[in-house]
Amino acid sequence: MANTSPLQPGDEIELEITNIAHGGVSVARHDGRVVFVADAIPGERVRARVTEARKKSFARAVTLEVLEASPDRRPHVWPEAALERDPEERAGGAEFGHIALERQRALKAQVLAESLQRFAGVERDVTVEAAPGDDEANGLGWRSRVRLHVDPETGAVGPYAARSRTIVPVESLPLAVEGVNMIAPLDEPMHHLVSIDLIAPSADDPRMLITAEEDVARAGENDAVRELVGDREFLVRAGGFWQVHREAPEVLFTAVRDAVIALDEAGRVDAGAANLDLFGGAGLLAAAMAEAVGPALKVTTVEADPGATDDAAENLSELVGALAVTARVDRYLADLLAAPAAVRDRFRRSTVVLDPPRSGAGGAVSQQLGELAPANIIYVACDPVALARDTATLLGLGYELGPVRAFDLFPHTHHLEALAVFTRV
Ligand SMILES: C[S@@+](CC[C@H](N)C(=O)[O-])C[C@H]1O[C@@H](n2cnc3c(N)ncnc32)[C@H](O)[C@@H]1O
Repeated sequence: MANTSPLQPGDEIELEITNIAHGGVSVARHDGRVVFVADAIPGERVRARVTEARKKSFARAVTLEVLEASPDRRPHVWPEAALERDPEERAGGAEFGHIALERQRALKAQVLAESLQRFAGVERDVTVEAAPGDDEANGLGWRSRVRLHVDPETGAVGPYAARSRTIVPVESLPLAVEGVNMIAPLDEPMHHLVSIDLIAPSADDPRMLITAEEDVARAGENDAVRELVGDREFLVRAGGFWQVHREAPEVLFTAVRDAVIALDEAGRVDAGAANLDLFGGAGLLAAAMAEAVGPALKVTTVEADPGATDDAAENLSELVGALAVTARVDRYLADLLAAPAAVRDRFRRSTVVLDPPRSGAGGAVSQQLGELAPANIIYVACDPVALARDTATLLGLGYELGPVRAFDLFPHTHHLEALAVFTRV
């Protein structure tokens, strides 16, 4: 299709940055068209290079020079991702690293509030809470899991660039915990590998999982590592899911526990009902539910990865009423909905925690949940737009949105974690 845009990739333009959008980019306008601009801050005036202009309605650009800086602009925390570099060679994964931490959190809060407003018609003021220790460390040293990629030609190891799959060699990983930095092979070429996962468990030695060109699996991915949450130990497969910020397991455990306690105090929790921890991983949030209501809790974790289910069974073995099931959540819920009414009725008093991957639970799962009609749904979300869309579905199915909390568990990136409590009216 012919490009009717007056803007072309490669054009350099001056832009007034007016707002923030989902995805870590700022918003400007040029000749009436929206431009999403990387590496800027709302309130700034920048010179930017157009990187994409195929669509009539919007274009994309990347900041080359700041003409009027925000008072919240800081030297980038990662030199290899800084503005001084060619945009093609800026490392990815720290797209807010040039912004003061407080302002990063304010921008994330704004994106969450605007998403809830736009997709679900809900007005909420949210504060994005810092994780313990992050302010003191300027938001550095938190990532306990990092994936690096290997350049097939040179063997160079590094993260992808911000806007491409080019591998950017780096001297350090400032967002990562010390254990990850200790073992990161940043200056050795690693021929014949595809990627390297660096893992620094809180109660075990750091380790490296390598994926070779011919491999499907990563060496060592099924080794168990130990993670501590408070004084509770969890076994987790090295290659399985675990919350990435060193404080995230404790922050989310506590937030879910407190949300369940508040629901319990309102008389809405039934420990003996068919409670669920959906997308349950190694059972972290089922354990939080049990901490709130006691070891008699009846709860089933549902998780697609069989290794994680095995870990959940082990981690929840002290709870006699806990069951870990390997299933896709949508199929599991479809089976429940097809069950006789007497079985389905057991869910009307239950509390469901769900913590889906970034794509969110999705309309189908939210719809199924609405039909199952549990008393309470505690939704842990790492994508504000997915949460807002699923909120709209749940509100339409007879739920009320209670407290919404948000946590800065990904400093120097645009990501945030949110927790929303829904109660059946
Ligand atoms: C964000 S993690 C949450 C894990 C756990 N709640 C925790 O905090 O450690 C999402 C989990 O959902 C699992 N998952 C992804 N898609 C799934 C699906 N369709 N059905 C069941 N589990 C799924 C992933 O394997 C992963 O363990």
